[in-house]
Amino acid sequence: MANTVNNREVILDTMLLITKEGKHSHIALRGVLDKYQYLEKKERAFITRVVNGTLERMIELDYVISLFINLKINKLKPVIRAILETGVFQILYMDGIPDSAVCNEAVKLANQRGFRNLKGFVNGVLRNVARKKEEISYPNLAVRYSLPEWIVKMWEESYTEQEIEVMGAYFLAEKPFSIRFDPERIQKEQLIKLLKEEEIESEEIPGYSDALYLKNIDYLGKLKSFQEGLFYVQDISSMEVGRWAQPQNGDYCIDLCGAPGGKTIHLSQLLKGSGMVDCRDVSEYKVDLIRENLKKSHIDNVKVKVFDARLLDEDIIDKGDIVIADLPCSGLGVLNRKPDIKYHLTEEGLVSLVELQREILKNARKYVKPGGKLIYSTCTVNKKENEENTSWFLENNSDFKLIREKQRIPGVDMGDGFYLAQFQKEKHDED
Ligand SMILES: C[S@@+](CC[C@H](N)C(=O)[O-])C[C@H]1O[C@@H](n2cnc3c(N)ncnc32)[C@H](O)[C@@H]1O
Repeated sequence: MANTVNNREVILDTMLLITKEGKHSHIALRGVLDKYQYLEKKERAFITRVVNGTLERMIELDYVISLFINLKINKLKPVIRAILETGVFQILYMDGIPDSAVCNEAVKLANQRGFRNLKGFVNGVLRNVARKKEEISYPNLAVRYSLPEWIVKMWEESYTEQEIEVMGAYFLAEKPFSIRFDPERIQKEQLIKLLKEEEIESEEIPGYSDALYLKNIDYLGKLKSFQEGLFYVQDISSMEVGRWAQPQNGDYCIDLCGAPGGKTIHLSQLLKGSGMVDCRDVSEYKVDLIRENLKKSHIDNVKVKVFDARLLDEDIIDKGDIVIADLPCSGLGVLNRKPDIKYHLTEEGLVSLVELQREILKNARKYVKPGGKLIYSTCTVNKKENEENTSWFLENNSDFKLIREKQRIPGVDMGDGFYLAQFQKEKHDED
């Protein structure tokens, strides 16, 4: 198909979808890449890089823009603001594009979108940024790493400035892309060979014999190996849940918040077709996602259903050998994958998440059979949702003991920021 698409228009529309209409960035971007599958790999990579980069660095970009304008950034028209943000991102972080080209394209775009009268303004701001970029300095960690100030303040209560810098830098750096496969279904060497035939380079991950890093991924959906479910995209940190759980042959595992199915699939594969994973999530839509992934992965020792984990299910009390509570959380460990999370979160939102987590944990504990395991996990870095929930749990459940807990710090530990706590329910004397 002839390329009649202007990449910068696609970028602008995607940005507006996210910033104005509130669409999640990864969903908006996936939709756009699905729609423009026929574009050259290079163009798709450009669109992805500018959208993700602009979102990741938006606080910094807005700060830079505000140095060169005489009004508050939020007084700018959304289209003009997005044109400036994406333009400043390219000027500061994409060396391959001449600054003059960035300015010219931005001016053209403003004109095309009906802002003829603002062409000079856009041109002036971008040319000034280009001219003075070496002189820009950042007033604090929040601006330097594009983190909302309240998040930095919250982390300052638990982490050193150096640790926050390491996390901030991790979220802005390019991350390796990890996948996990089932060695019972495909050998590692065989998968590496298949991927190579699909022009995907892979790299082994020390300590993870059933996982690989993939490089030069463009559009995962078109890989035959992916369509056939020969691997599942999973971050290293998330793989730890299955590794901690270590299900034994015949175990009954309960995954209370299971969509889209990553941990359930891992557990099911570790069970080697024996036992059962009872996987739930709160809506039909979410449960369909689980079903789709199970089908693709050729998994059949999983039972799936819609169930609100805030409610008590009398039928599974004391039944679970392993109960997984991989709960909804603030997601502060995955800001690299979902850069818009940080702009939607609020301090009040965090408080209600802790309440939700405790509500679910109150039921989760009841499903663990005496001697069984409960694994609580989140993909966040927030003591209130993590370590403090664990302390609260232990204070209120003397029949459980903490076997281990770990806060995985992004940039220090491998993979995303993630928290795990493993509890064991004590056995009754007669057991
Ligand atoms: C961190 S994600 C789970 C990821 C999943 N364990 C995996 O590995 O693919 C949290 C999930 O909790 C679900 N959830 C939120 N509130 C819930 C509730 N009240 N009951 C059950 N699931 C809920 C969300 O729909 C979301 O899919």
